[in-house]
Amino acid sequence: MSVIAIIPAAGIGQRMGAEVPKQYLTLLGKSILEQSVLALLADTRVQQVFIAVQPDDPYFSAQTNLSNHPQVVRVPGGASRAQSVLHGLAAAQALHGPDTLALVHDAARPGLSKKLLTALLDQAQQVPERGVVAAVPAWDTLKQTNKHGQVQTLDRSLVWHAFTPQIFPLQALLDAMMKAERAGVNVTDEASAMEFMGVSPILLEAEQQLRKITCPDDLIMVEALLKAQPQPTENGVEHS
Ligand SMILES: Nc1ccn([C@@H]2O[C@H](COP(=O)(O)OP(=O)(O)OP(=O)(O)O)[C@@H](O)[C@H]2O)c(=O)n1
Ligand SMILES: C[C@](O)(CO)[C@H](O)COP(=O)(O)O
Repeated sequence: MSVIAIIPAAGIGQRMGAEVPKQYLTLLGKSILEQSVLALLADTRVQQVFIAVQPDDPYFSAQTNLSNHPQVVRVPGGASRAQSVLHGLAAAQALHGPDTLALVHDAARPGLSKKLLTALLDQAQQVPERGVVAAVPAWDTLKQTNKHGQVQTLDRSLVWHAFTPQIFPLQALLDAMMKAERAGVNVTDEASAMEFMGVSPILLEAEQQLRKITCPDDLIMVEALLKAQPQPTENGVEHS
């Protein structure tokens, strides 16, 4: 199955509190958005990248490595992440056939390694109907509260933090997100829409560097983790 990518990048980064939306902050010499897109294009199976940005976004056109990239398509973002993703899926559906996988990846997660992307795509192409979600297991003890303030401890061996990329068949995902939104489901990730339709995605363990950059501390942590990665040398041999 061919693969396209949807990058929701139409947020304002309120929790980051920066002068510009966080996807345009600089990380290791490039914007966070460019880092995330280039990470996806490292696998040649990704044929096209649909980036959802606010219609009045004044920054994207200056990202010339992206706005001039032959595989990148700009689409209008929406009022929510789910709406931005839906706009991207609809644009992709108009250009790609029914046997297409949609990989959705937050612009705010620049730490996607080629190793993990390869594993995610391999898994998704083996069992496309289930889809695959990058995730990390919960390590802390987790508590759940109810509206009465009662606290319950969860079995953390059964709990994961869902990240992105999340990969599903394009048509099935578009249908699921439209139906879940219409049913009033709080669609905060693509898997929740697919689960609403009865699909149980495969969770694939991801690295901590893939955490979402939400607040200033996240940027410090992700930059430190990426700097600690082995860097390829001229002869291509990696060293730490
Ligand atoms: N209407 C929206 C809101 C968010 N996003 C994107 O969804 C991803 C994850 O969302 P989040 O981390 O919440 O980003 P923001 O909404 O920008 O952050 P905040 O909630 O702090 O404003 C980000 O890449 C963001 O740009 C989007 O495409 N469209
Ligand atoms: C999709 C996601 O990154 C999975 O953890 C997360 O749900 C996005 O949440 P946000 O509030 O839109 O950042």
